[in-house]
Amino acid sequence: MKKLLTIAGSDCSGGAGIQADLKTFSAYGVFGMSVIVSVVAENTARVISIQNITPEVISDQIDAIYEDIGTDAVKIGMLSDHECMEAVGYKLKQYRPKHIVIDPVMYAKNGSPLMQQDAVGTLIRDILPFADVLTPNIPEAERITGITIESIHDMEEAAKRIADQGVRHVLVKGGHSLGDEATDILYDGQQMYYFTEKRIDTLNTHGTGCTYSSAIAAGLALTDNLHEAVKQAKAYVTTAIRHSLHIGSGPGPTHHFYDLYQHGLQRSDPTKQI
Ligand SMILES: Nc1ncnc2c1ncn2[C@@H]1O[C@H](COP(=O)(O)OP(=O)(O)OP(=O)(O)O)[C@@H](O)[C@H]1O
Ligand SMILES: Cc1ncc(COP(=O)(O)O)c(N)n1
Repeated sequence: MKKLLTIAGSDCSGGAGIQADLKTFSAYGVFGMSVIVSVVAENTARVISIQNITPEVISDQIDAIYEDIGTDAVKIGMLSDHECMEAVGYKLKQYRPKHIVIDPVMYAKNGSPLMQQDAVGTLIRDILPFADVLTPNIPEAERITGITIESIHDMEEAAKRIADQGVRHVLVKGGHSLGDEATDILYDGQQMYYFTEKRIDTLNTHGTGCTYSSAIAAGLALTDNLHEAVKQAKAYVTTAIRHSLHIGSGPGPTHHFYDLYQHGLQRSDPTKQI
């Protein structure tokens, strides 16, 4: 059984954050664990408050995982301020986990900020270098690079600039672009690869980025192959959006109900021991 860890924020409404990550891990048939960095009182429409967990307790949670169980891959989501980033960065350096997927969460789908504005420098300096794959959406790629993204060519340029900052693989997600297709661009420092699906006509995309990055992490643990992991994760997130729920007054959540086997996706055998 592969062991997956998410280090992220808790979304009490269940659509994004730790909750989306654990649902994705279950659908992939892997064992999910979580380090909660912030407790976010949020729903589909708004963020009411954010309580960051202290750096000591963030560190203790990470120690608790590595002194006892360990991981086959790690997904990192919302890190809201310098202190959270420093605590997580310090522990990543100590434990050097295999397969780190980082989703540089900055805003919720409803526009509420989830990362302090002045923490982006710390994110770039202390966290991004640990990424085997970084998965910015278009606004996040714009914030990290300072360029405006209005086309596939701009997405490619942003991916190159982020790779120049020392990130091994950059996956710029096209969910926020316009047009009939949702294209994501993967850059490995040499070549661009394109992952495209038809855009689904829905407002219910709360948690898509969390779902996608967790699926990539699970796929990496299962296959050891980034291209295969992204291909499967793209199919997974597209199906989760297709079956998204019209609940709440804002963007509704992705849904993880289905059996991956039925969709031809790889799932680990839950009866097999490590
Ligand atoms: N309407 C849609 N139809 C099909 N695919 C979509 C749609 N919206 C987003 N996607 C896909 O979902 C994945 C997540 O991309 P997106 O840009 O939405 O991430 P995100 O903004 O970081 O998500 P979040 O805000 O939930 O963290 C990508 O593969 C993207 O192409
Ligand atoms: C705790 C937490 N982490 C991440 C997101 C981003 O997801 P979305 O942009 O879909 O709201 C979120 N809303 N809450």
